[in-house]
Amino acid sequence: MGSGAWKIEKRDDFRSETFKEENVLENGTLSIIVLGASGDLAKKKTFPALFHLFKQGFLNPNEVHIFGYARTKISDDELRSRIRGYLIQGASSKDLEGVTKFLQLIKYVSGSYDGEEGFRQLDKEIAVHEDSKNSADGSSRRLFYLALPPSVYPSVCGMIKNYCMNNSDHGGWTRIVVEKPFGKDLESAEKLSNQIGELFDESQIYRIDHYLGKELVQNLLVLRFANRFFLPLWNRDNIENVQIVFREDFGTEGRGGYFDEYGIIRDIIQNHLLQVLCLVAMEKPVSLKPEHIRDEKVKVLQSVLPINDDEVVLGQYDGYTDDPTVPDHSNTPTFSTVVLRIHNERWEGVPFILKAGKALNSRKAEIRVQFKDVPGDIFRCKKQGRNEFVIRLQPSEAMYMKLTVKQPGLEMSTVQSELDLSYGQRYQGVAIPEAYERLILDTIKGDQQHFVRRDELKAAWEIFTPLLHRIDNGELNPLPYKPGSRGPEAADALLEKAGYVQTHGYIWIPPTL
Ligand SMILES: NC(=O)C1=CN([C@@H]2O[C@H](COP(=O)(O)OP(=O)(O)OC[C@H]3O[C@@H](n4cnc5c(N)ncnc54)[C@H](OP(=O)(O)O)[C@@H]3O)[C@@H](O)[C@H]2O)C=CC1
Ligand SMILES: O=C1O[C@H](COP(=O)(O)O)[C@@H](O)[C@H](O)[C@H]1O
Repeated sequence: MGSGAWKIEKRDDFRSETFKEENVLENGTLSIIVLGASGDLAKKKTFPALFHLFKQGFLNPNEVHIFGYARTKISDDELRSRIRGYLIQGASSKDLEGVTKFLQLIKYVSGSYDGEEGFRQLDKEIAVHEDSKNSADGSSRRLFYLALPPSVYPSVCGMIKNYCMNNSDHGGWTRIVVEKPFGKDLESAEKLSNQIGELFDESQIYRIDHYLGKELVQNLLVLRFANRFFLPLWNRDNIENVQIVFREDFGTEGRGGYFDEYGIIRDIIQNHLLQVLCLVAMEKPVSLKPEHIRDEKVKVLQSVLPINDDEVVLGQYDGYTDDPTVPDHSNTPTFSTVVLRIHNERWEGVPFILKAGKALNSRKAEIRVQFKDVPGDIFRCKKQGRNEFVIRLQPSEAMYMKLTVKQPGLEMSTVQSELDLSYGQRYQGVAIPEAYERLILDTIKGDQQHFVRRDELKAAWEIFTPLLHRIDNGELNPLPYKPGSRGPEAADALLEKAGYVQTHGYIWIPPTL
């Protein structure tokens, strides 16, 4: 079969069997309310994701209405024109028609985050939409997306609970989506969870971590548990170390004020990279039910040992404090490498090296599993490097396996090569959905598999809180690094100390079409 004939299983069919939530009415009006509609996330991610869902027919214009809510006083049309630019990027003329139709579904309500007036008005607008669109037996589904700073989550959730819940006479549901960072440390996260937990059931709360919506992150369980050859290899007997890496080639760019309060560990490592670690390291779940998967993730997190300061490198790029919203003497790290150790039968002794940095020399996110040296190596191929299995999350999704082969030709010598599954080449013409697109669709379907459960969040903060407090107290300070570099040299030294052996003279070159 040629590669063009490859068959992609339709997502809908696959999911309906496995994940269908019981007793959920899926017909009737759907109101999606984006709170913080004037902000950065809303315009760059939330509205574009909603547009893509609309374009693909997942949001039925006869049922759906979208509401923007924020304090900024703007009209419906002003909000629409703010968003438009982000929807038309790369759009065809047919898409442009779609953009106009989509924008007409959006209405804007202005109000504060802690006063009832705005929320009463919002409820009224939603009810008007529901009354005009719903048939007698239709349900009322209300999805509140909090694209807001976490400081206002408690008051906003209180307002939703008091004034904007779906009308129970109509059936349906009310769900809320909250963004990361969920708190700043264990104590503040627990406080936030208690405040929201008093208002909503866990089944109504969707803690979004958009890395869980990335194609190759979603592929991890399939890869690990549907392939016989990984089963016996995926453990301390065969794997020497695992790296999970996030690199960005730009700095904080206008988000310095936000970033300085959080730093790279809270922004990327404690959530995105730790979630990836869970999927790499967890045991096989009983089934694909969200609770079974999340139970296993919690177990891995609870097995992580306290972080040793000798296994941490922090960095801050030169020029970071030039941003007027960043204090001159900030010691917030914009780079960090942290080694985590999992104390269980499968992973004892295997370092999980989490690395994240801004203003580095490239933009890339990947998982790199390095295998142990071959015992009794008759080819003396250590010089060729170790086997590695690399999962590139972005850009250009790919998986490749670095392995040693005979150098083609008359001589018996070895060379490092790779088995390569580059998605752009293998799945030509298949559009890979944006993470936010999938995750918002999951919230509408009531599938919590790819969202962070409360106990998962708690376990994640338990791992990082002591280290974060030491940094906040100035006990650990970042090393300077040049923008556009690999980060502080000490990070490479730590990698080596943790047992990673770099293969010299070999670079994987992604195939071009
Ligand atoms: N931007 C991004 O790329 C990402 C953001 N996130 C998370 O998403 C959430 C929103 O992020 P983002 O859109 O960047 O944030 P913004 O700073 O753009 O804030 C969103 C909106 O919230 C309101 N707002 C801002 N500050 C305050 C405040 N102190 N008190 C009350 N309201 C305020 C403003 O609306 P108005 O004044 O009109 O009411 C603003 O337009 C955050 O939790 C963030 O961590 C997560 C991943 C990526
Ligand atoms: O959550 C965040 O993620 C982005 C990176 O997301 P990606 O999908 O482009 O990898 C990061 O820039 C931002 O600082 C952080 O808050």
